[in-house]
Parts: sequence; structure tokens; C-alpha cells
Amino acid sequence: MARTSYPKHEIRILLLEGISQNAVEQFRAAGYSRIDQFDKSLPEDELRRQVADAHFIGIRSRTQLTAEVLGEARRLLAVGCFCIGTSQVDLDAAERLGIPVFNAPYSNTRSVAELVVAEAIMLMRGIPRKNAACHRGGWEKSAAGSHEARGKTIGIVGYGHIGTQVGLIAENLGMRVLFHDIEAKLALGNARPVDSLDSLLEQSDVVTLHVPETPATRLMIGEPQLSRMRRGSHLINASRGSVVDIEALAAALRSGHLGGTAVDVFPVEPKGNDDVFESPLAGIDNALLTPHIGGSTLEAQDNIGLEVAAKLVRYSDNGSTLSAVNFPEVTLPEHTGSRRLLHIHRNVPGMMSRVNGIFSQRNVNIDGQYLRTHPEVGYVVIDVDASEEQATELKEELAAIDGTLRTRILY
Ligand SMILES: NC(=O)C1=CN([C@@H]2O[C@H](COP(=O)(O)OP(=O)(O)OC[C@H]3O[C@@H](n4cnc5c(N)ncnc54)[C@H](O)[C@@H]3O)[C@@H](O)[C@H]2O)C=CC1
Ligand SMILES: O=C(O)CCC(=O)C(=O)O
Repeated sequence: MARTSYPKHEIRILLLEGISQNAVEQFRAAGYSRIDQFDKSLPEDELRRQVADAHFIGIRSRTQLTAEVLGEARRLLAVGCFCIGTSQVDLDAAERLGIPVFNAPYSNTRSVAELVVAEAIMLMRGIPRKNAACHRGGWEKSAAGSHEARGKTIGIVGYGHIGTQVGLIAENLGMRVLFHDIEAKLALGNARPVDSLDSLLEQSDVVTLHVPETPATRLMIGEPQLSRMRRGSHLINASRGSVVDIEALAAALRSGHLGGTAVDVFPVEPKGNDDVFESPLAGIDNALLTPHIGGSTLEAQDNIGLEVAAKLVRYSDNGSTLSAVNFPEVTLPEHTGSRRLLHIHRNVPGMMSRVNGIFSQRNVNIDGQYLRTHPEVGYVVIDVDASEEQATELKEELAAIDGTLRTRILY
């Protein structure tokens, strides 16, 4: 088995938030045995203690890897987000520290889309309210305010991976599909783009949000947007809690302007299943609330476990950063027969001549060199024909170059 610059049994993998056992098996199969698992996210002081000697960290959406927390993770080689969203990690800080971040961009897409379309049907039939009444001994048998999905309009905000899947399933139910995105997007099926968010809100019977968490999407649905929605229409949010002004949403439900809502993500979410959930929407019967489980199917979690663990193992064993979300992407061949040196550095003028100078001074033959840069950070991988001792000395010299962020040898 290939040796890394650390023996594999010394590499500590920290997995938080109940990451799938598939990931653990994938790490073990690749020879990594030092794996610590927690089923929830950790309070910040405990998180700082745990990350201090971790080489890899696996998280889901709850763990905040801020610049301060990352700054304490001195041994950290890479982060795996076992989910789609990566806004819980300070990606720029991670890059500046030489830490690539990986995620699973599609593995739970279908799970979210299926839930959203099911919720759209439930909302149009008034099921959340009728269900709540039944639990209290009530009996609201009535067609008032109940509608078929067929022929109704669903408005999708953010027509990316999830948004397009929602559109395709909804169209198969006979719904009219409109979407709004800041990028030009290929419309699938009979879906139609609209020229503004307001126009989408005004035309839709159900609006569903599938944007990432960014400064531009923060509170993009507030009182002015809710009041543009049709009276009796419905809002679904399975994107991020920061996208909707939740107090304004509660007010729109209480006033009867909105017919109902389904919300899976909240501005503040409990750290784990033992903690208490509180929300301004709690107790409102026509609000269908779920505990951030859009992507929580066994199929999705198994696939995510395999996908992200495989990316971390590949980076550890081979150096490949293909599909990293914050980092220069270097795709690498296997390195049988040569030593591989990895050098992550600040992207400053003269860096590569200093790197290459070390090899020419020592008269070491370079078998292959792979370089990719971002404005602030560069990543170069050098395969050399050198003994283990020579490679170790080369690594020390590379590490001493001013502007070096991380170095590693793969044997
Ligand atoms: N509830 C859950 O369990 C899950 C939630 N998510 C959330 O869903 C989000 C979307 O996921 P994907 O569809 O895979 O992402 P994606 O990146 O494929 O699609 C996002 C789309 O939103 C568009 N967009 C960005 N800013 C916008 C704006 N201001 N206005 C309109 N459109 C905008 C983008 O151009 C893109 O087309 C994730 O970022 C994550 O936060 C993802 C998976 C599970
Ligand atoms: O399942 C999770 O923990 C998070 C799902 C999610 O929000 C994502 O994939 O972005």
C-alpha cells in the first residue's frame, strides 16, 4: 500500500454530524484506521479541541468551520462536506491556509427534489392544517382551498441541479414550470424562464427556493416579496434558513395572505437530535416543518459517504484536487515508481523559479510536473526520480521557501 508522508495509521480522520458508515468503510478499505466519529456537530470550544490534531475533517451543514477554527487546525490536510452546501466553511480562509474543501454536488439532489414536489402537493391540498386538526380531534372534511397540482404553476428560484429536477418532476404531474436564475440556464422540458423574481412570485401557485447561501440570497424573500405572491399561494424553502425572513413568513401565514409553507431549513438549527428546536413558525398549522432532512435518505447518505470519502482518500493518496470547491484543481496520474512532492504556496511572482531551482541545484530529474493556480494560491505537484532520503530533503527545502503553505511527500 502506498505510504504518505505520515504513516496511514497516524492520519486522524474526524467525522461529525452522523456521517454515513459507508464513508468509514471507504476510509478503512483504503488503509485509514484512526477515525473518530460524532453523531452531532460540536460546540465551538470542543470543535477547536478536536480539529487541533485532525488531518481530515468530515462535516455536514451544521458545523461552522470559520477562519478562527481552521486557524487552529494546524495538521489539517483537507475538509470533506458530506452534503451539497459549503457555506458553513470559510472557503477563502481554507484556501489561504492551503486546505482544499470537497463536497458531493449531486448525491442528494434527487432526494430534495422528490420531497419538494411531495410538499407542493400536500400544500395545495391543505394537508398540514388538516393533519394538525385531526391530531387535536378535529375533522376538516372540505374541498375549500384544495387543488390538484395539474395545471397549477410552480415557480422555481435557482434553476440549478435541484431546481431543474423539481421542474422535471413537477412537469410530469402536469404543472406549468417557471424559473428565475441569475445565470442564463437551459430550460428543460417546457419550463420557461421569467425575467425577474417579482414576475415569478406574481405568477406562481407554489414558489420553491433552490439558491445557495450567498450575500445576494440572504433574506431574498422578505415582506416585500411575500406580499407580491398570490393570495393563498405557498412557499417552500429547502435551500438555507438565511434566504427567508422567517418572521415575515410567519406574519404572512397568520394574516392568511399565504395558504401554507413547507420549511426544511432555519436561521437557527439545533446542533443535534437531543437539542430543542424553536421557530416563529412553530404552532402555525399550515406550516409543514421538517428538521433539515431534504437530503436525508439512505440512498443519498450512502452515495455521499462514498463520494466524499473517495475524494479525501484520493487527495491523501494521490494528491488530486479534482472537484475541490475552493482550490486549484490538479488531476494526477498514478505515481508508481517515483516520489511525489506536493507544494501548496502563495501565488507570488518568482515562486516557481524558486521551486524549480531546488531541483536543478540538486541535479534531480523531474518526471512530471503539474501546476494550477488561483489568484492567491498555487498548487504544484512534482514527480521525481529520487530516493526516499533525497525526497525528504527536497521536501524540507521546499517547506523553507518563503510563501509555502503546505508540503507533503507521497512515496
Ligand atoms: N435541505 C437540504 O437538505 C438540502 C439543501 N440544499 C441547498 O440547496 C442549494 C441548491 O443546491 P443545488 O441545486 O445543488 O445548487 P446549484 O448550484 O446546482 O444551483 C443553484 C442555482 O441558484 C442560482 N442562483 C444563485 N444565486 C441566485 C440568486 N441570487 N437568484 C437566483 N438564482 C440564483 C445559481 O445560478 C444556480 O443555478 C444548496 O446550495 C444548499 O444550500 C442542498 C441539498 C440538501
Ligand atoms: O444532510 C445534511 O446534513 C445537509 C444537507 C444540505 O443542506 C446540503 O447538502 O447542502
